Amino acid sequence: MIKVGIVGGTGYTGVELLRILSKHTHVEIVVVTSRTDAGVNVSTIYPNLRRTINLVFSPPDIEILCQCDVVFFATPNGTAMQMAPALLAKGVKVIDLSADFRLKNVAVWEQWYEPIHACPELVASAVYGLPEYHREAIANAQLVACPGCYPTAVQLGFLPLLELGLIDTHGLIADVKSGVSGAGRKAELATLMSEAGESFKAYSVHGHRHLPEIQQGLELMAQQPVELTFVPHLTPMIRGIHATLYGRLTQDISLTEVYRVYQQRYGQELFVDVLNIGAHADTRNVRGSNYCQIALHQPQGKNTLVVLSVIDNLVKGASGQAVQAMNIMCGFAEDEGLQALALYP
Ligand SMILES: NC(=O)C1=CN([C@@H]2O[C@H](COP(=O)(O)OP(=O)(O)OC[C@H]3O[C@@H](n4cnc5c(N)ncnc54)[C@H](OP(=O)(O)O)[C@@H]3O)[C@@H](O)[C@H]2O)C=CC1
Ligand SMILES: CC(=O)N[C@@H](CCC(=O)OP(=O)(O)O)C(=O)O
Repeated sequence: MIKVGIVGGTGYTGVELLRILSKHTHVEIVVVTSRTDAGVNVSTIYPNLRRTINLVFSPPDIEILCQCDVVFFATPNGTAMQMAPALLAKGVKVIDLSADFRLKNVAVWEQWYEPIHACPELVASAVYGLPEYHREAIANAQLVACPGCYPTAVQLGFLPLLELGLIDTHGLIADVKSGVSGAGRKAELATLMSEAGESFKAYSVHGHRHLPEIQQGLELMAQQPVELTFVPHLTPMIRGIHATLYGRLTQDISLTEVYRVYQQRYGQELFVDVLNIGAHADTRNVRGSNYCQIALHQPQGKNTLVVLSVIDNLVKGASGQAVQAMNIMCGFAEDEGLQALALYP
């Protein structure tokens, strides 16, 4: 058994970590933090965890967290970078769900996030936690930066094409829709039911902070510069990311051949499921599960390929992927605690 701590246990990704880890056979959750709800029983705030988690939220305290083998940060951007150095110095493995360690270029991070990064010296050693691309590095990492929800769906969708140079890296398009839980649990005007319900909108069209993260990942896969247009949208659903990805094929190959490429690339992957040609990926089919489902289309047989990639933003897009990384780091079965199937309907 390993001892696990969660900083930010009252947020949506925090409670999702609690739900997943409560069924993990090698994990004992020893500390879960909240500043606002310190002293309150977890199941008082989250009755769905009654009879499963018997813990009280405590304030984030480095001394206590240092007693853990693994600490997850399910906190807003800018928090993990303040606390991670002390934990890492004590040999604790840190898995950060925020963006603090995702971007390799600190100047770019400071352009999109906060004016000054608190520990730029740690950025180079952080491993980007996308198991399907960085599995070996994750296994040896002490600090993992979990990918954002949009970046997970987009990178998994484009990966097989970019690795083999099958798609023109100029003019890639990622048209992506998210459920409102992607914005977290904090009260916000834009996520009120009367604002987000029965409506649908694009936002941050001029530039979203996931753009540099996605671009960094795609360029690594392609080994060349990538030109990407990324437009996020808010949909009136709670969970789910649906990415519609467009790119022009560089070779005259059939959809069947592209399908074989995806099958080959993801055939051994536990959590990437390539659907039959012509299928439509549906966020409903991954809701609550750690799966990414991918569907391939070539409308009217033209040169443009359309890839549909769906995940649950709170599972494969956040807490599930974080547990997947922990399993790899600790030598557990990669799907331990992650076997839950999607809820239907
Ligand atoms: N929601 C999603 O779909 C996804 C989220 N992420 C990322 O995961 C992280 C968490 O997101 P989410 O769960 O949605 O966020 P929430 O806003 O729902 O929760 C944030 C949590 O962090 C705690 N917290 C806030 N500030 C601090 C602080 N300074 N020190 C310690 N704890 C703090 C809060 O509790 P309290 O204030 O009581 O301490 C709360 O428990 C974010 O970085 C987000 O970008 C990544 C992928 C997907
Ligand atoms: C719907 C919605 O608001 N989504 C969030 C997704 C960001 C997120 O969670 O990502 P980080 O981990 O990079 O902060 C947003 O657009 O800000």
